[in-house]
Amino acid sequence: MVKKYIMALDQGTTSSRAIIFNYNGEIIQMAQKEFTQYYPKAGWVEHDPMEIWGTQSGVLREVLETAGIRPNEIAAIGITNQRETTVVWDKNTGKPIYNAIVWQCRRTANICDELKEKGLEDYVKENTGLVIDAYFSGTKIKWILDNVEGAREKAEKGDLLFGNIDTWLIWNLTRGRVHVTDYSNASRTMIYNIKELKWDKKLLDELGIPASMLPEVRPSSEIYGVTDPKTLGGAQIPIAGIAGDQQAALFGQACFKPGLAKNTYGTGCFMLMNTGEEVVRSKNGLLTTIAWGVDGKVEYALEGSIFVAGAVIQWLRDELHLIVNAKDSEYFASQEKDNNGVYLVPAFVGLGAPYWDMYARGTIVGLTRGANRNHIIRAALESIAYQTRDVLEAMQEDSGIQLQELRVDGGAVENNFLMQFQSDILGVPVHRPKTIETTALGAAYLAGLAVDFWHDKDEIAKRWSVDRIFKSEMEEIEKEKLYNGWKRAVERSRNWEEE
Ligand SMILES: Nc1ncnc2c1ncn2[C@@H]1O[C@H](COP(=O)(O)OP(=O)(O)O)[C@@H](O)[C@H]1O
Ligand SMILES: O=P(O)(O)OC[C@H](O)CO
Repeated sequence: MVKKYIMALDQGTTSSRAIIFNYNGEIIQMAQKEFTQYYPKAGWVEHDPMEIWGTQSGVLREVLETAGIRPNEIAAIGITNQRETTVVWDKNTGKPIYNAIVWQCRRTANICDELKEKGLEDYVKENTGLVIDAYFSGTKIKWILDNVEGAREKAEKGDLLFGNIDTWLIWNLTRGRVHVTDYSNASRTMIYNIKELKWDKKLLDELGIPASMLPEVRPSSEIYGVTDPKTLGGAQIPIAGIAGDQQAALFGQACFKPGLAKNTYGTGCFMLMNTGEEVVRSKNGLLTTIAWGVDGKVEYALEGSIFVAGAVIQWLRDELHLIVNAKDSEYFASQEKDNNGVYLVPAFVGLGAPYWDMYARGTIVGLTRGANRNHIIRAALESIAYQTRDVLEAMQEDSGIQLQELRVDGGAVENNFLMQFQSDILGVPVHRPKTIETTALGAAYLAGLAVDFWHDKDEIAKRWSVDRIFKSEMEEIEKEKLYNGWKRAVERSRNWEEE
């Protein structure tokens, strides 16, 4: 049987997707399913790991069926995932002992404050590349061990396993035979030493996390195991690629050379710049992260993580009912000639880069009697672009590189208003590629490289092609006036929540 396809499983914050790609990197078929978001308390966010596995395995089967493709025509599966989200399960039963604590969840802010009080900020930055924040997995694991009855004893006996979503999916796909992750995901846990490439003993001790819970950390492109025959009607497909979704998008955008950057507009917004084998330390609130381990070497990236981007559009739709579909936001925003002085800071779960304020909360400022629904919708879209500028400025400063182009992807880049405003407010051309499912494509490439479906990165880079370039059209004075208003609005949102 000729193996003609690669499948990517893209487990995102709001949906599970399975996509089949051909050799040209074109999408043959895609299946997608949304799943439940749980908000048990203000600032808390959870997912049900069984629902994640159920939707992911469901779309895996569905995409094969709709495409009329047999499992043994798939050369390999690549996994990409929402990062940091933490699952702890009992290795004897395979059942999670608590819901997945999602990357956006703020419940461990106080644990982070304690770590800061102990003076660990420099240590964490130096060794993990991260800032101390509730965003990352380490404090989420501690919370589960401290708060679920009997968890710590079980963990100490070696009965519990931890994994981010990649690890959880692979554990289930292999029916408990394989407990692994890759460098890119490990670098988001705040317990992984990105220079020495091993779990950090001091931080594990500090958080009381037994090493026996942790997955083995492997390169991003190699065969980790095969799917259990019972999952896919007897087929045993190699699982051959893993990367956190933002690093996968960097790979899918063919940002293989130092200085190339992409920005992904999904639930949040994540700008990553390849820094090659060099570990660049940020002085401006960015993270240092592992991009991938491929071809026997580990490469790094600078990252600006924005917690709420497309999610602010979902909020307009689901909570304020100002729009029916995310797409409508483009139409309504374009009805107005400007924002009429209205700014919306979507700090619903605090602010990430470059502010790192766990206690910031959302705010709308500049309202007058003339402010209408369209202005609020427009302000929501504009907030995505302003947050990106905050991050781009930090990135240019840290890397000493002035970006010549910004490659974009993710669900919200379909919005032409947003893309044009983005280019205007950055003063940098925005390049939207033909395939905006770059995250899944990156995972497919990583898996394909491991099984020789594609042979090297040059072969991949040749496939990247642009759909549309948005060029900056705004006058300098206007741009700076608007951005200055944004900075003032951000100040109003900061340090709001009181513990
Ligand atoms: N046309 C659009 N304009 C603005 N936002 C959009 C548009 N289409 C989708 N979005 C937003 O993009 C996000 C979905 O993008 P996606 O890449 O699927 O996200 P994720 O991988 O985080 O689940 C949602 O938050 C949605 O509100
Ligand atoms: O699911 P996404 O695409 O919003 O990505 C989430 C990020 O990986 C969080 O760090």
